[in-house]
Amino acid sequence: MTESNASWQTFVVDPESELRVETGPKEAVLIKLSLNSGTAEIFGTELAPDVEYSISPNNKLAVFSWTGCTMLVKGSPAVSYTAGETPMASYLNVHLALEAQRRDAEAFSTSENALAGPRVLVVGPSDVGKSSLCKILLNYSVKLGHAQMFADLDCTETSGLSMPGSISASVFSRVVDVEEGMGGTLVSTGTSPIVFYYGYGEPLEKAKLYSKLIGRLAEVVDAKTKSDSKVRCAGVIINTPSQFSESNGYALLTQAVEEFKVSAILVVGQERLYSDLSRQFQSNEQVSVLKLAKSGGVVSRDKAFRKAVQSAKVREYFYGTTRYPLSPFSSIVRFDDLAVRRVGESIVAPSSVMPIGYDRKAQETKIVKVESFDILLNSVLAVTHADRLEALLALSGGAISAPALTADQETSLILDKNVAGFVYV
Ligand SMILES: Nc1ncnc2c1ncn2[C@@H]1O[C@H](COP(=O)(O)OP(=O)(O)OP(=O)(O)O)[C@@H](O)[C@H]1O
Repeated sequence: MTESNASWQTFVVDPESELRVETGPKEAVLIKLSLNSGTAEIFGTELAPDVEYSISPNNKLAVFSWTGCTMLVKGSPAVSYTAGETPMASYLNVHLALEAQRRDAEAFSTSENALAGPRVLVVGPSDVGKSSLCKILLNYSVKLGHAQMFADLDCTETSGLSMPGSISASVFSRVVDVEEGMGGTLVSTGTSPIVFYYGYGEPLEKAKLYSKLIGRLAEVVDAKTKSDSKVRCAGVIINTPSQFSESNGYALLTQAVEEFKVSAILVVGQERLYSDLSRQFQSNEQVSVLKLAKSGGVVSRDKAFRKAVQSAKVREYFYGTTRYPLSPFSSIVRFDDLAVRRVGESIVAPSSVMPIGYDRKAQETKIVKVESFDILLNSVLAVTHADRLEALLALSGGAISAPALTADQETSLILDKNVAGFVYV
């Protein structure tokens, strides 16, 4: 990408207003933003004055100012305009309420009945600004000095912590970098997420497997909050996929509320969901349900756009970003030296031709052996922390008595472990 020779364009942003910028998929020149005067933030990350921020292609963002500012834009973004109507005041109110709970938790952190910080779950339909709200709440918390746990249950996520198709959690002690985003490299984020690999684009595609993995992630998050009082007091912010707001996704939503011990559900941009959830949780005093408006700036992203962003995200995992490039290397390994497994059915056939009593749902969490190398070409594989030898030793009490793990033992071992990273074949 080349630097633009164009001169800087000036935008005056009034107090409590924002400058919305969208970059297209094939920007030939780099779009840059710079704060000329006043104060401004991008999804809660404050901008430093006179620093040039590069905006990647396929990006949609808002530069919000509480007190007013002058912004400079270089290049020709697909869309750029200022808007005065934003829900930021209500988002700030939510942050202040959460902060009061964090302070209470800190005040009683050493007592016998130590309080936990707020555990907030953000739900809503597609493209209402759930991820952006999570980022704002996360950044505001970190700015006040908290070590903020963030869990991302959105496996479709294109701006999440790890590879699309995974669910993850991480403790943030730095604000999200404007250029790198949530999933920036370890250098920019200073945090390494714990990742469970689901491998499908939608939670309902293999709901049983997805449900198992969110249960495991909740256990890990719980263990971390128990072992670190700073993390416990800050609480947890949880982003969810849009499918949670559909009627067939309610079971997963309810499971997440229970397993993550959620204390507040923030419903963004859908009255009906708010009313359904208020009714469902009205007898549960531990959970409060709040509704928040969708920002007029949130942009709908079509399938093609999401696909392009997902591909860019996979590429970014291996090659890094412009500021922190990575140098991936390739190695040749014998297929026989690897244990490659996939989740789900080994044969894809209609239920009508399967034996009587065959339970397709039960197969959703079954790990099957990949016998042929050919189907792996051009695919991304997750490298699991599951250690078969260690598991065999543990099962047999120190001396290996069986030649290998059974399929069921291997399945529970793999689903129990997070992933170490990813490789591209
Ligand atoms: N105020 C705003 N102005 C301009 N763009 C915005 C604004 N708020 C969010 N966006 C952009 O709109 C897009 C959708 O927002 P976001 O990802 O937060 O929605 P979502 O509800 O999490 O979507 P999904 O359901 O697909 O996960 C993103 O590209 C985001 O950067």
